[in-house]
Amino acid sequence: MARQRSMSGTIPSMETTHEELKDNTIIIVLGASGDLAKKKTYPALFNLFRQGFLPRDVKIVGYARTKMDEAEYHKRTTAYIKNPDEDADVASKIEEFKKLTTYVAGDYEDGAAFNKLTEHMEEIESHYQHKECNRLFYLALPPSVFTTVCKNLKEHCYSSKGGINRVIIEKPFGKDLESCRELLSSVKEYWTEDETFRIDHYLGKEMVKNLLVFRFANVSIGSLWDKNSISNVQITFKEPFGTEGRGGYFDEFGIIRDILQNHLLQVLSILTMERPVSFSAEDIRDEKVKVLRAIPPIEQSDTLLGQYVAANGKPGYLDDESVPRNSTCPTFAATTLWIHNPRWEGVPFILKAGKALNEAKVEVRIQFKDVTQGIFKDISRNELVIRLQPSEAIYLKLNAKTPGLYTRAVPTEMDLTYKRRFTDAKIPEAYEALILDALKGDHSNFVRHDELDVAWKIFTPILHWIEGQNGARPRPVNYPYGTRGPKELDAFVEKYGFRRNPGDYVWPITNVSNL
Ligand SMILES: NC(=O)C1=CN([C@@H]2O[C@H](COP(=O)(O)OP(=O)(O)OC[C@H]3O[C@@H](n4cnc5c(N)ncnc54)[C@H](OP(=O)(O)O)[C@@H]3O)[C@@H](O)[C@H]2O)C=CC1
Ligand SMILES: O=C1O[C@H](COP(=O)(O)O)[C@@H](O)[C@H](O)[C@H]1O
Repeated sequence: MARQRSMSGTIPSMETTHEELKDNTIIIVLGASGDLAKKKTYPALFNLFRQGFLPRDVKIVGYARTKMDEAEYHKRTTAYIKNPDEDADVASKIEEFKKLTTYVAGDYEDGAAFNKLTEHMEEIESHYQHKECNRLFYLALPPSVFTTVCKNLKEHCYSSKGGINRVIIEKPFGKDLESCRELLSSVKEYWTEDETFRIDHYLGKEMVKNLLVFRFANVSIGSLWDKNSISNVQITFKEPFGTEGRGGYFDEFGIIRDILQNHLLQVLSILTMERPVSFSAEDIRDEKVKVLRAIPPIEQSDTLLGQYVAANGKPGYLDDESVPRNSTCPTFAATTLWIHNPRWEGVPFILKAGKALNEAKVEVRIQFKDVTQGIFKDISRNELVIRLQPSEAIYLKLNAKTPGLYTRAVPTEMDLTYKRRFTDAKIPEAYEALILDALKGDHSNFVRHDELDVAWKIFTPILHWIEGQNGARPRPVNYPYGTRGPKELDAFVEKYGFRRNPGDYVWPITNVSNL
């Protein structure tokens, strides 16, 4: 890498035991014509390049079925780079970036096409200084071709001249426990666990990465982190748009597979795991697996399913032409998980996610228990909110004495809003952080095979019930596009002890005269 950063408050064991891909490296993006590549992979590669984090003489090769010339390829791969016109530096870096990237068109099934890709890579590598050339394959592809592509890459494109080969794959990793196991074992026939980097992009988000430091570098937080202090936890994902244009894909998966079983469960595992022995990838992932194994499969009675309907001039889920007319696919789900271990016994963890809701928000809301009755009546509960996006923040809602000649409490907060506290920090996109980790060989923020196994064990029974494998499919309740979700949601969270605090909390400024 061209640039190294020093850290204060260093976390010594965070460095990886794997080799970092420095020089003589090609990054190959398979599915280069697709949405993920265009919107996430290439912009992330560009930002890494711009900041000097890519290997010095890196080249990027796109591969997909679509036939396109270089101009079209470059247009697509740079279309989502932010602020190209406002910033001369960005514009000139885009031109440099284009020079690094080339494209090969080819099928995913056809060995001969992969040989063509290899010839292209060998031509690039012939200009490298060393014989040992590294290849990082990024599969921005639908799961239907994962296995074939992994096989073809191993058989036709694997660098066998002493360089390092790695493959990055994207969710979905199967549709249930059985299909996940099949997928993992077929990929394993060709790629070792060490070579495989399974992305859950939530693990690359700044606030998710911060959870380890926030929890384990603060004695004050650590001592509150259990069933003695915490009443309930909600992990919430809200998107203000529907499946627009993705209905066909979404209907096969539903919101639980799309968000809860991977992204929100990853957040839950880091939030609840015990302190790892070190920050090494295996120590962290061992602790995540351990806590997930203490969670039994979700009960039907701990589930609320919803589907959005047309409202406010916006179409309903079933109005999408790619969605079957009578689909019962949930676009909203709230599920409550229980962790049977001494730290968490009895604390409900509510994972909730929905499309076409009233706002964009991903947050963890930890609600603490009531203070002992006696001197206070109807006092707000403390809440610790970790907002993953938008506008990263951690705030702790506390009671304070109302300033002045009163002795009464007022709800207020201690507020760590990132953009106010770290005014010059650029928060990296999740994909930037993860691609860099894969180049470094650091598996900490990638999903290990046994994490997937336990994750699917928790969700598979409820998914099979939703899909009618044991009887009639449950019908999700309707909610209007642009609202907070099903009207049953408030009663659902209250059932698990969540108490909405009285409405006298005012943010960001409280006028005492109004109290
Ligand atoms: N650093 C910062 O940026 C800070 C910002 N704030 C802001 O202060 C405001 C209040 O904060 P906070 O209490 O955390 O957040 P909210 O008031 O938005 O939400 C609190 C809880 O109540 C639920 N809720 C929201 N609206 C309703 C409703 N109409 N009926 C029933 N339940 C509801 C929410 O659920 P659900 O999400 O599912 O709708 C959530 O669980 C927010 O706008 C917040 O962004 C506060 C402190 C710091
Ligand atoms: O994996 C997915 O995540 C996105 C949301 O990602 P975010 O980083 O914007 O929060 C979601 O829209 C998509 O449906 C899902 O497949």
